[in-house]
Amino acid sequence: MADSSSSLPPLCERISHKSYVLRAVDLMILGLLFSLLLHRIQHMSQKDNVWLVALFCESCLTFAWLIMTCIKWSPAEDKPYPKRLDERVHDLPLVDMFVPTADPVREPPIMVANTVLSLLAVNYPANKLACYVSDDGCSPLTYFSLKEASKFAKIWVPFCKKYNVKVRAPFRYFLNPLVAADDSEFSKDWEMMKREYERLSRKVEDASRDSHWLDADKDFEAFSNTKPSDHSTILKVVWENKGGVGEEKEVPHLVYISREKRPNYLHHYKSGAMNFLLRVSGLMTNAPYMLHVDCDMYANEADVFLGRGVAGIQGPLYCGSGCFHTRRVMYGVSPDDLEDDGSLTPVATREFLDEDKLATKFGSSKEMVISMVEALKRKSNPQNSLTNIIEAAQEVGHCHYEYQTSWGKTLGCLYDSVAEDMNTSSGIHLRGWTSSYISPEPPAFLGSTPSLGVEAIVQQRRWGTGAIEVLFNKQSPLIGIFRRKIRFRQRLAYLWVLMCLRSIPELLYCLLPAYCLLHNYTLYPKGPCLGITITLVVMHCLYTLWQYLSLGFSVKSWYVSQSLWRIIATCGWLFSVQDIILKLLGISKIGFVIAKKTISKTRPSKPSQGEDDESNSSDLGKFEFDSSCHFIPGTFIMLVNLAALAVFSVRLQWSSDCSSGGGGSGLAEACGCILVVLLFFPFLKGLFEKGKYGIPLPTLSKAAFLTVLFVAFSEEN
Ligand SMILES: O=c1ccn([C@@H]2O[C@H](COP(=O)(O)OP(=O)(O)O[C@H]3O[C@H](CO)[C@@H](O)[C@H](O)[C@H]3O)[C@@H](O)[C@H]2O)c(=O)[nH]1
Ligand SMILES: [Mn+2]
Repeated sequence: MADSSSSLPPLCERISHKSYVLRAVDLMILGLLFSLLLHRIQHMSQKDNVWLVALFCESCLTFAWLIMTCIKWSPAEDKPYPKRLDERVHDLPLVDMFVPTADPVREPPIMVANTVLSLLAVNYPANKLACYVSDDGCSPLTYFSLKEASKFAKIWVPFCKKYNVKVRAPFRYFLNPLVAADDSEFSKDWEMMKREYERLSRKVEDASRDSHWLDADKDFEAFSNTKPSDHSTILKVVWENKGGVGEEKEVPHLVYISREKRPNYLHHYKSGAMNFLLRVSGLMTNAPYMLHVDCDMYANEADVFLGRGVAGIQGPLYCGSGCFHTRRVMYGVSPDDLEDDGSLTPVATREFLDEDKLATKFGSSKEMVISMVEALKRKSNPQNSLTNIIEAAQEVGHCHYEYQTSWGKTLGCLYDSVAEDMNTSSGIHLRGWTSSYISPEPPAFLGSTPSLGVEAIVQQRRWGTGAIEVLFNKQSPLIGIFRRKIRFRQRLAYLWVLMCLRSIPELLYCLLPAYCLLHNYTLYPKGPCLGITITLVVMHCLYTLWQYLSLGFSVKSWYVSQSLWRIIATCGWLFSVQDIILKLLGISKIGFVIAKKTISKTRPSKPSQGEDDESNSSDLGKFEFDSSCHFIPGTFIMLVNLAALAVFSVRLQWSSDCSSGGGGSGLAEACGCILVVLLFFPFLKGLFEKGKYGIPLPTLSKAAFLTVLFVAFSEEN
């Protein structure tokens, strides 16, 4: 283990990126926003509801900008020094790796196999690793593909290590052509590996077309007569690393688990799966560190474990995937519970290791309690043989196992939010833990994002809903201002997730210019004060554009992303608000809608991080529609603005005095409408396109009906 000698240079250094220029720009925009608000308030008395609504929207935007300015005030980055690890680490710790999957159709088993293969092959001693796959889909096909993948791993892992392969997900690796002389040893091995990988993919594909023959195999008996929502726990040790020689010892443990599900039991979606993973791994290997990776991601960099992982072990704002945690943090330990040397304080020992409390907190399994005590005391002894512990592991997978325990409340991944990652993260930060964000080059993990269209919007809707749930449950970063250990600006950072509530002001703000044009009302300040609005828009555009360009993105991807965020706010987050209202009224429950994944056939383009992923694809700006409710608001906004512009141009022909100094609307409002049309441009294209890129007739007619109501209502006044 690492010794904590303070004379050694640090493993990780914080590099500050603060810039006075950027601070000044942020403050200037804030100042402009405040002066706009002031102008509105000063001129309010003579005006009407339109100005009140505009004041509301602009106050929301100002609040958002204020929070963002606070959060961005002193940006920093943690730079890891993996080489320094050699000086202090004499024995690398065990690491358990968790991969959850839930649906063999939406999450193709070959993709899960790739994720697992990339993890089995990381540069880390194989006997220190264990990979656990949780399958909420209870799919024999997923199990089959893991079995096949583990066979392939016996040649894949040695191949990767021999040639120091960088990207160890085979599907991704073989997207690059071979660059070596035809007769070299490497090219022969490469060809052989490629053939074997293709054979693996074919086998999995054949099995997904016809899985009847699986029924005849005794190993698949446990899957017969099961439904994903109704079956007992299935636990299979796919591969056990028993040391041995040669290839045998190169592949880490691989365990397949599918927890019990019964129709009347809540299973808590991914967080329930993560907690079962925690328990089973606790029983089997009990590693002090763990890595969470979604089934749609893969380890992109073989050295992800050394240094970077250890240095970032407390984890950044946990976003569900590509993140390291210590087991003790997941078991609810706070920094205050620890002495300087990392052992539990006497108070914490009484609190955590009290025999009576343990069973009520962690559940009735004796083996589980023993493993917990060992983990808390940092004395985890992995089982000599994984198969010895299967019965106990099955017990902790029962759906009533967590009944009246602390699982999901203060232990493990927290429940009561579909954004279990943010929820758990908030729980950890509230206890006072710090975390670090490490973004190495090349990125340690890469994953797939849904295509631009309903899948992306539904995902955003889930995140938005989950975020609001986090803010209003027991682990809310907003409660306990003086009691909790979380820092003030960290709280603000969580408050930022409230931003999905801005869907309402954004929707209103997209309709206001059109309403004013139709109504012949003024929306923006008149005379020189119009300068405030214009400067704001121009500055914001230039500022965000500069940010995009300096990160290496194109002007087009900047434009697409501006448009995308407006669409996400009005078409996705709007429904998050609806979800929450329906939940509060007890009308419907909130479920985890799994994103549909496709295995990429093209190499990721650079830069490939963060929110720009989607807009960076080759189909940049191509938007897919379907007849779900999600596209009604966007289509409605587009139609209303087009109608308003049409009315405006007719009015222009009637009177030459368009930008009248009087009370009416004019060029400024028309420009507002044009801006909205530009931001919702995919919808304009969707009006004329056919197939999946066209807006379906039912959506169009519903939106058109709303538009007629809106226009009639405006005209009447
Ligand atoms: O009942 C469930 C539902 C989902 N999953 C798994 O959860 C992961 C994430 O699901 P995905 O459909 O890919 O959602 P994303 O929106 O891409 O996931 C992001 O958002 C989630 C919270 O909404 C986090 O859990 C994820 O880690 C984070 O990457 C996948 O591996 C799923 O197999 C389960 O194991 N059980
Ligand atoms: Mn995902």
